Amino acid sequence: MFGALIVIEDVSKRYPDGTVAVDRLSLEVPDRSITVLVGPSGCGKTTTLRMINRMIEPSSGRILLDGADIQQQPVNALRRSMGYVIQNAGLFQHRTVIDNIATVPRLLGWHRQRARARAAELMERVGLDASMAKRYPYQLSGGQQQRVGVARALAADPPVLLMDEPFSAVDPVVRRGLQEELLRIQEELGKAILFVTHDIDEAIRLGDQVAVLRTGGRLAQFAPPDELLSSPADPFVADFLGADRGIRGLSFFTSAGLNLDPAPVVAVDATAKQMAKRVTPDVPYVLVTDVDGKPLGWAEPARWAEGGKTLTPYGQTFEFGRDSLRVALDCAVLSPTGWAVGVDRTGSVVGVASQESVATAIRAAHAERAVRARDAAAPGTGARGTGAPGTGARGTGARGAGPAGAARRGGAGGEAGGAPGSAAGAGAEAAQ
Ligand SMILES: Nc1ncnc2c1ncn2[C@@H]1O[C@H](COP(=O)(O)OP(=O)(O)OP(=O)(O)O)[C@@H](O)[C@H]1O
Repeated sequence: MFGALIVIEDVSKRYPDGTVAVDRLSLEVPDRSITVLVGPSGCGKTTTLRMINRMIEPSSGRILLDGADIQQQPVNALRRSMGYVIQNAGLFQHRTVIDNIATVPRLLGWHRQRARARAAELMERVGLDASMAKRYPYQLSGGQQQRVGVARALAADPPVLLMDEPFSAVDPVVRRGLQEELLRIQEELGKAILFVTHDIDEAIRLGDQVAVLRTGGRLAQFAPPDELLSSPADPFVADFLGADRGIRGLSFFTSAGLNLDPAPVVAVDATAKQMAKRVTPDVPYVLVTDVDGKPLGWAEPARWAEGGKTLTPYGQTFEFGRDSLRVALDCAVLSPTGWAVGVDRTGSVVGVASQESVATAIRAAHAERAVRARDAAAPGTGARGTGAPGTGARGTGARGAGPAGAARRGGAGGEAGGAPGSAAGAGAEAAQ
């Protein structure tokens, strides 16, 4: 974990009418990571965010930016060191996209040409086509406006990005795309991002660490998302996380721990006899691949031998070692045979995993995490420094394998779901 760029120290906010919006909040926002503030409506998320760029002043406590009290810093300079993205983007309606994005560089005195060049570069970075540069905000979709909002916030390359429900006003599919884009941008730019949302799924997908606030602006729990899911601090947090947190927590375990069985996998040019050798009384199916090892579908060797060369579609596959155990479990549950098909990066079959073997891998992953947590809690082992329980999982690429991996699958549903189906269909035809 990187050092804290923003430190919130015992901060409270009481509004003039007596409302306590934030109550003795202490939090650290590390550099190069996404910290999410999540909680029910009115729990003080926006107030907290706005105290960081001094749009709201705390009643007590202090906030440090890179070790210096923000109260001692000129407010304009402070705000320019922090990109700020809000719901509905808050774009200047009378300015074109390119001029919206160039706003802060222009305020900083950049020459118009340089500011526009920077804006064009950012349009590309956030996935906006260059042809949109001259459009006005009303000529963009909600999702495109949010992308402009993110590009505008990044224009002067601030070390900090404050994001207040930036994706709340768009539909779930567009929202998913924007989340993916943010993770990608963060991987490239490595900002300290403080992200406010009331959506726990968004918090878990995006956060390196998540602060759950309860009404009255009190911190209920501050932990990496996998730790939150596996060990909620109290019934309020557990309730806020929702009923299926166990399943969602599997997104943080890589499928690399699965014991894949290569035995029931045969090439399409195998003889019926060779096929028959691969089946067991428990598993009467084999997975037939093309000569390059790409899956075609499931076959029953007994029927195959009788000339009934039909293939059952194999459905979804998971990328072994990259996708999470949650994706592998989903593949096994949805598979007509109950076996999940594991493939490598090129889509060639590595092996298959039964529902039971996924369950075994889940048990092993939980046990391993318990050991890591115990080691981390034991003083003097040195494990604490590695942040073992939560960051360990992240460090092993669990984001790639986990929430992002799952998102990749969800987001590219047409691709992931469609291609295998059609390949299986084509295979079934070819094998007739
Ligand atoms: N200017 C104000 N004067 C008085 N009370 C305020 C003011 N602004 C916010 N509040 C109150 O402070 C509390 C926290 O508000 P805040 O907007 O920070 O919550 P939030 O968690 O961001 O909510 P939401 O998810 O609904 O946006 C709420 O009870 C709100 O009504």
